[in-house]
Amino acid sequence: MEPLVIDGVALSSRLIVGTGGAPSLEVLDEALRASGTELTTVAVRRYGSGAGGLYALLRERGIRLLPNTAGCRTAHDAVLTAELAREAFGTSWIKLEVVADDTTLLPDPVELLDAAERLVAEGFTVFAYTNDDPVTALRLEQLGVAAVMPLGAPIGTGLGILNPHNIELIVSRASVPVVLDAGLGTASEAALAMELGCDAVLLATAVTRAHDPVRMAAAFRHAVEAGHLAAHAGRIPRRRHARASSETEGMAVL
Ligand SMILES: CC(=O)[C@@H](O)[C@H](O)COP(=O)(O)O
Repeated sequence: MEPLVIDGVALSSRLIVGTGGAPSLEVLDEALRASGTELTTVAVRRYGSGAGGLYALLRERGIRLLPNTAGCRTAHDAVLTAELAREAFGTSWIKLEVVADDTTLLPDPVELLDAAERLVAEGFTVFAYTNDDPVTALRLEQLGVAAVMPLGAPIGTGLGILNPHNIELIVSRASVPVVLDAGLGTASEAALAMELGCDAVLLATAVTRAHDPVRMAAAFRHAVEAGHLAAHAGRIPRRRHARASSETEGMAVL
């Protein structure tokens, strides 16, 4: 696979893995290795100061950290969290997540756009988690985010990609990388995301809460690679009627 380049950084894996929900640090370590990921999100507000082991592990494995503003409900909170993360981790990369409520965990587009504008102005490289709405995705891009990250389904639901048409529409108009983020349940859905034209996939729950996180992480790694290959291999058009796979012209008549 050709690398995914964001903000001048080349990532050879197109799978971004979140760390939330893993049963132990040991399992998480194995799963991250099986996934082949080079970029991992960490929810700054949820981990707080008890995350020393996790940060050490990521450093040891050479996995880049993408701090996440998970848990923020307002642009004000998200900007503050991003500023703290930049201070603490020495990175201006931020996954911007501003959700409307705890029941749906759906992005609040008003607060999200406000936060994105402020963070871009402050020099952050913003990875914006958003609804699967092509209009919001375009607005985020116009504000200068580095990547738009439409959801497949609400966080943690495992429902897969609820609106493939919208994802395709977002991809077709985007000139920044599109990362399918959240809601996936199993590997084939990651392959579909890539086949729809996404540049990468971000997930947490499907791996960290799987019966066998390590095996599932490996499955997602292969699925993302397969989907990316397929997306660039030129799919055959869908046909209404059957067509023999071998041509009949010149065939001997018996
Ligand atoms: C890891 C992370 O950043 C999550 O907030 C993300 O949205 C993942 O969602 P799933 O847990 O549904 O994969």
